[in-house]
Amino acid sequence: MSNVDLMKIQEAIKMILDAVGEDVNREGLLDTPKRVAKMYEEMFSGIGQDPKEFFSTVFHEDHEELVLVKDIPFYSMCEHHLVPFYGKAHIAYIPRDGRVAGLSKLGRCVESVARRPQLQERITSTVADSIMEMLTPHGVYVVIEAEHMCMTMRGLKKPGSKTVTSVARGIFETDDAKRNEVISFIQMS
Ligand SMILES: Nc1nc2c(ncn2[C@@H]2O[C@H](COP(=O)(O)OP(=O)(O)OP(=O)(O)O)[C@@H](O)[C@H]2O)c(=O)[nH]1
Ligand SMILES: [Zn+2]
Repeated sequence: MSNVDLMKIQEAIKMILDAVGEDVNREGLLDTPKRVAKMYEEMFSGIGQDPKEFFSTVFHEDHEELVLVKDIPFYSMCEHHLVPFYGKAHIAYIPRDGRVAGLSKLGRCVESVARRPQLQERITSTVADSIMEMLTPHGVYVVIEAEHMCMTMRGLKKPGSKTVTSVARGIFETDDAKRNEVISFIQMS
């Protein structure tokens, strides 16, 4: 069940439109507060979710080598300006004791963490730490590349600039060759 107060968002959006000098009663804007409320309900649906819960079920498979799911698209909202930042997440881990996650759960974890007011660094570390805690793998390496609308459509105005963040846990913290293996797979088309 959603915790989002749709009526409150509608009121707030009406106030913002009014405050920027719009006529809230003109035809094109009549349903806008309702639409924005529904949109926020979707975009902030991760609030209150525990991203670790996607890993509460594990499979047992005798694979203690690299697993990489790359190019997972995500959309999030910059917590400073409430405008989108979006890009791709790449998640690598090396299972231990046969504890592997369903592949889709990696993407579900990213989506849950992204759908709340966020920082790119925090998405990266939260995903890595959730996997570390729940799967206790040999290591996790998460790389996220994103474009921040707050740096492209306003402020600095540098369209095309990309921010890359990475978090290494476990074996990836010390093993350069393992990190480089992941990076070369990420770069492969
Ligand atoms: N570290 C980090 N910073 C972010 C992220 N998203 C946006 N920011 C930055 O957050 C900062 C907020 O800076 P402030 O000086 O408080 O806000 P501002 O005056 O609107 O900043 P400008 O964007 O420089 O105009 C800006 O430098 C943004 O680029 C993120 O995911 N991680
Ligand atoms: Zn921002």
